[in-house]
Amino acid sequence: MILRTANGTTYNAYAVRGSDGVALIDTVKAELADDFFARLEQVATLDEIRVIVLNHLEPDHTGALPELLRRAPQARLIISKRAPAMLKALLKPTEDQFDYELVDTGDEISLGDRRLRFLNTPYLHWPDTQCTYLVEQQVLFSGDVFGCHYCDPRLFNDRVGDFRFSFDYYYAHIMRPFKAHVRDALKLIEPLPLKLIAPAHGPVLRERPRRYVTRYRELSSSGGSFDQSFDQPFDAGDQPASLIIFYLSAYGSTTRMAEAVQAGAESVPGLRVSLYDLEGGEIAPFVDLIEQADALAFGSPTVNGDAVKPIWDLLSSLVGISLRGKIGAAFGSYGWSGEAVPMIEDRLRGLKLRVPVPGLRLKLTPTASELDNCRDFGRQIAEAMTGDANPPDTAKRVIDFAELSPYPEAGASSSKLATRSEP
Ligand SMILES: Cc1cc2nc3c(=O)[nH]c(=O)nc-3n(C[C@H](O)[C@H](O)[C@H](O)COP(=O)(O)O)c2cc1C
Repeated sequence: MILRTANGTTYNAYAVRGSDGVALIDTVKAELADDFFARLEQVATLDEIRVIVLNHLEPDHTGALPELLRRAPQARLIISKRAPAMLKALLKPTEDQFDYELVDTGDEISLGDRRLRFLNTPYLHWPDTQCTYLVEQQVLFSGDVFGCHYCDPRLFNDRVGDFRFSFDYYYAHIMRPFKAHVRDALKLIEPLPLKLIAPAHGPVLRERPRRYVTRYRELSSSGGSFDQSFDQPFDAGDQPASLIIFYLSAYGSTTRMAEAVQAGAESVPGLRVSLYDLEGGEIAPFVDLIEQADALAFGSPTVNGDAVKPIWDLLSSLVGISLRGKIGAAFGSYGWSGEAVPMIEDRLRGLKLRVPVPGLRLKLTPTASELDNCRDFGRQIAEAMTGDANPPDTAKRVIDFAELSPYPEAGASSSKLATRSEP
C-alpha cells in the first residue's frame, strides 16, 4: 500500500461512442479485468472498439490491456510520445504483437461525429501522462489528474459524500512533487470549455468541474503545503447540510448497519451524507470535515467492553474545534454486552453534541428487519437535522443487551438508554 485511503478507490475506464465506432479510454488493474470486460459488454461489443487510448501506462490503468488487445485486435492503440519505452517494458515479452500510434498536444482522432483531442501533460504523475479531450461534448478524460482515492457508488461529485479532503490528499501525495508540471498542464487545460471532468480515480466531476481546475491552480501556485490546504478548504459552493457517518467493523455487521443508516438518511432530501470506514484512513483530514459537518454518527462493534480504538482516536482529536450544537449519534453490533454505543453517546454529550436519536445496537448479524431499523435510525438523524423529526419509536429499535452483561456500568448505561428511549 502506498497511500492509505478511507474508502478504498476506483479505477475508472471510459467508453466513448461515436458514429464511426467506440473509443475506450484506459483500462483497469489486472485483478479487475473480469469485471472490466463484464461492464464493457454492457455498453459496447468488442468488434465496435476502434480506438484504445492510454492516458498513462501505470499498471492500475493498463493491467487489462494485453487481454483487451487480444479480444479487440482491430483497435488502434493510442499513446503519448513518451510512452513507447514504457509500453515495451509493460507488455514484455509480447510487445512486438501490438502496433501503436503516438499523439501530441493538439492531435485529434475522429470517431465520426465526435473528436478526441490530446493534451501532452507529462509527469502527472508518470512521465508519459496525457489528457484526452472530447471536443464536442467538452469532456476532459484527465487520467490521474483531478483524481482521488475515494470510492462511492453514487459516482458523481454532486451525489457522493464530501471528498474534498481526498482530493487534496491525492494532490499532496501524488501531484505535488511535480508542481511545475501541474502548472504547465493547467496552461493547456484552463482555456478548455469544460462540462465534465472524468478522472481515472474517484468521483466523476460534473457539477462545477472548473473548481477542481482552480483548486489545482491554488495548490500548485501557493506554498501549497498539505496542512495549509486544510486550513483553507476549497470552495465547494453552497453545501447542503452534511451528515458524516464513521464506522469500523471486524466482521461486517457494523458495516451493514452503517450502509443502512446511510441509505435511511439519504431518503431525506437536501442532505449530503458521507460514509467513512476508519479502517484505512488517517484521522487528521477528518477533523476538518467534522468541523464543517452538521451531524456525526459513529458505528463501532463492542470489543472487550469498549468501542474500538480508531473511534476513540477520532473523538479525542477534536479538541480545539467547536462541536456545540452539532447532532451526534452512535450505533453498532455487539455479541453479549454492547458497551460501545452508550460509551460513544456519553462521549458525544461530553463534547457538547446533541444526541436526539437514541443509540442503535444489534446483536451479531443484522436481520432484514434490523436493517430496516437502521434505515429508520438514519432517517431520524436526517430529520433531526432538517427539523422534521417525529418522536422516535425507539422501543422498536433498542435491543436489550443488559441481561448478559458482565459490566455493571454498561448495564446501567443501557437501561438509562432504554428509559430515555421511551416515547
Ligand atoms: C476480540 C473480541 C472481543 C469482543 N468483546 C465483546 C464484548 O466485550 N462485548 C460484546 O458485546 N461483544 C464483544 N465482541 C463481539 C462483537 O461485538 C461482535 O462479534 C460484533 O458483531 C462484531 O461486529 P462487526 O461484525 O461489526 O465487527 C467481541 C468480539 C471480539 C472479536
